[in-house]
Amino acid sequence: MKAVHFGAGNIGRGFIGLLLSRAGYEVCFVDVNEMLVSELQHRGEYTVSLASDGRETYHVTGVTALHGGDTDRVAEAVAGADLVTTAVGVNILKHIAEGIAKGVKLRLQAGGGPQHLIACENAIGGSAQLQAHVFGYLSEEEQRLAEGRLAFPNAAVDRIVPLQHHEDPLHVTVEPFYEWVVDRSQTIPGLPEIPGVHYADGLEPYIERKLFTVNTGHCCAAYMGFLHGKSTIQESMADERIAAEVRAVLGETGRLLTAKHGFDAGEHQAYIEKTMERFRNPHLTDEVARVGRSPVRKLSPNDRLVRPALGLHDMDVRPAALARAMAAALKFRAEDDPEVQQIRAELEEHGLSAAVSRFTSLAADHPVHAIIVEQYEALSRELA
Ligand SMILES: NC(=O)c1ccc[n+]([C@@H]2O[C@H](COP(=O)([O-])OP(=O)(O)OC[C@H]3O[C@@H](n4cnc5c(N)ncnc54)[C@H](O)[C@@H]3O)[C@@H](O)[C@H]2O)c1
Ligand SMILES: O=P(O)(O)OC[C@@H](O)[C@@H](O)[C@H](O)[C@H](O)CO
Repeated sequence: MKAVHFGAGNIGRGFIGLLLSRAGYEVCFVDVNEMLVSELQHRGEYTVSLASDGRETYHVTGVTALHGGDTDRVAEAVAGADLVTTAVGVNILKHIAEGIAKGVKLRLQAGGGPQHLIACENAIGGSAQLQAHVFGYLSEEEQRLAEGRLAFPNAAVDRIVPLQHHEDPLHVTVEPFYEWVVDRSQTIPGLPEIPGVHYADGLEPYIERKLFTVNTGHCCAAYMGFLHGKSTIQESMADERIAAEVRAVLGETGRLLTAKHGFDAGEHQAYIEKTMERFRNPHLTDEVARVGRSPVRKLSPNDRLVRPALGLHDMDVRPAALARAMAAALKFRAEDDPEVQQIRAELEEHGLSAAVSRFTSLAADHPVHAIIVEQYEALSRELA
């Protein structure tokens, strides 16, 4: 069995590549980082260790890599793969779609068997987005041929993998916890079950629970942590004021998730507690800059802050803690993050109300817009 995985970064090596390799796939990574590609090509293996007392280590062997710019070889690899996965960042999917489409065309022409393509990104409908980008490069005839032969099941992936600072550039330290859920109803016959993956009929409860708990809480810890001078999530969570902010947003999203998906309140509370413990993992050093990265994406209407806030608003619940986290996102600063610079420029040139509208897509007369502005002003007073 062959798999091509786009993105040999932290989650690519530390989670997806590890599980696929253990499931018996020959994994070929595709990346644009020349050093990673060349190390993977020359060594064909790497190690993953768990951030826990035991520090268990896994050796991942039999892997290789291609540079994303080597489009012919990437297309050939995609054409020969039973499974194509991605962990590049949801906004990068459009850039890898053409290469994937080239491979898909070759496979369709050759009458190849069923192929699954799974985006393992933090986004709702990640694989559907990948499909839309890939289909943009296929003719109507090719799209018809693809029916029943290509599937893009949506997925939710959860494992905290911080930025790595090892001497060995391929080594990756990951938290012990992991969850990978694939929408079984969107698969076609021919996908061997991957040990460690949970298959569910309908992904929405899983992706919303993950994104609106782990990722909402995480970015709240990062943005509030930044405003209080913290540089890691572990330092942020050790500050009771910040832990209380995280608990408040997770109380709000929990209210939405239990009402919308019928989760048992006690079980959901246990999920929240476990998530907060994961953030505190003393064996990890997870930088606020990584967790808060790309605030424009995180403030977008279908992501971890605005979407649950609008869900609560529809239930006549005021999303004050979520609006406060959004206000903190607008105040987040990180030198080398272009999305931070975009927010700063919008605030300077057009002011707060315009920035809120632009990044959240909420009109100035939307009630949630007013709560964000109110929370921004409250935060400014508190921090003065
Ligand atoms: N790190 C985590 O804790 C975690 C957990 C769950 C999900 N995710 C999601 O996984 C995705 C990747 O996150 P990450 O933390 O591994 O990031 P990362 O930056 O460590 O890895 C991304 C990799 O993609 C590569 N890349 C960028 N453009 C590319 C292109 N055009 N073609 C091929 N490769 C390209 C980069 O060089 C990098 O190696 C994101 O969507 C993230 O939200 C991350
Ligand atoms: O990857 P992002 O930028 O969407 O979010 C940052 C972190 O919250 C995220 O990477 C988590 O560590 C991960 O989603 C845990 O499963």
